[in-house]
Amino acid sequence: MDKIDRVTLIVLDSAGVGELPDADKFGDVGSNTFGHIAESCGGLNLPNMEKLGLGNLTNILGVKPTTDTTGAYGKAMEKSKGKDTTVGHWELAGLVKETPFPSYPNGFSDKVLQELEKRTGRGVLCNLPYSGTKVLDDYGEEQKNSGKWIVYTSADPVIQIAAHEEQIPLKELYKACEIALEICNELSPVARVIARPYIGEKGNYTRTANRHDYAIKPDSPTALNRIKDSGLDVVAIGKINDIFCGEGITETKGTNKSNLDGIQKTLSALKEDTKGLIFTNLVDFDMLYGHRRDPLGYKKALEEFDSYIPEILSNMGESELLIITADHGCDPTFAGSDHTREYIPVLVAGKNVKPSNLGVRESFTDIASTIENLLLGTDLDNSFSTLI
Ligand SMILES: O=P(O)(O)O[C@H]1O[C@H](CO)[C@@H](O)[C@H]1O
Ligand SMILES: [Mn+2]
Ligand SMILES: [Mn+2]
Repeated sequence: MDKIDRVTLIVLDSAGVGELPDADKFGDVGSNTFGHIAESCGGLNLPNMEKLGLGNLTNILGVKPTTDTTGAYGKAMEKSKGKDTTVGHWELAGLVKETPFPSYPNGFSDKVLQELEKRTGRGVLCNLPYSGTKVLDDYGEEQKNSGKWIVYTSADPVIQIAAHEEQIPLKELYKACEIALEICNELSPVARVIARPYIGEKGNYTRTANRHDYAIKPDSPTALNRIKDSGLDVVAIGKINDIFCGEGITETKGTNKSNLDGIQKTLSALKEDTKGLIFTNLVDFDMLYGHRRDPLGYKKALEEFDSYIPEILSNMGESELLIITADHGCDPTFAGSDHTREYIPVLVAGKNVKPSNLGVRESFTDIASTIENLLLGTDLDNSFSTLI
């Protein structure tokens, strides 16, 4: 495979393309994020992803299948035993998580809560799996009046701490999250602690953009470390730096205020003179629409992203390529508010990319192998050999 100067990898967080063969083990039989959004909203208008072959991956109303693509297309299975953001991104970077992180369907143990109370000086409310907006409806008022923490989790291996910004200073919330990570590392492993500040009044509590994620380091070095160690750039946009705990990243552009902000940061990063990887996560798909079970919002966000693809491509030189993918599903028409175990799309575009069918890949790690081969000239198995 010829070497490439720079790859831009964009993760549409939660944009799955249909249930995986083992979806039954996750309670996700019948899920299909792209397919069901299209069905429930009367079709999707995604002309640019259609040209790249999106319509070949699953049945998406409004997105036609075509053999006449301008890029290479395929879909990939998740090998890791999980369906959360952390393991999804680690696998995209070449690391399969064989032992799943535990989840906490009954909340955290008394010991964890006692430690948290002792070390932060504040009590705890809730301690259950919850949707992050519903938890504010049910516990926001009590939190604001009592000054206790709202602690909650989900199907993901996360501990989330919510506090009213005017009740508890952000600095104190962030410190409590650092303490929670230490406690969990000792007593109840999680992939992430998430600070969830909110504002507003009873019946009207809303989360702010001051969310902050505290992740654990990947279990072992990933493709990002190898790219960085070879002297190339690894530019992180959005949650990427947090997800990898800074490991293998040479520069972070910070978290995104919105998907559009993430797209604009990506466009600016493309204009800079770097070589290596630009790695972007667009989280609104998941956070604002997937978990909130809002197919129409999800549709609009997908259409917005699609409309920027030509501009993204026009900022790429001869020796660059774009990979559009996801980290798991979060079907907004599905029961509950959790992620769904799905295939992820793999759409590759660039001046040198040969239109081809990449088929069904057995692991997200094929993306990492391909990127390493393209950037470092290594010869890893399972890369997309027909790409350029
Ligand atoms: O419902 P909210 O708080 O948005 O939670 C979602 O965000 C967290 C991180 O992905 C997970 O817990 C997920 O369920
Ligand atoms: Mn995710
Ligand atoms: Mn999520």
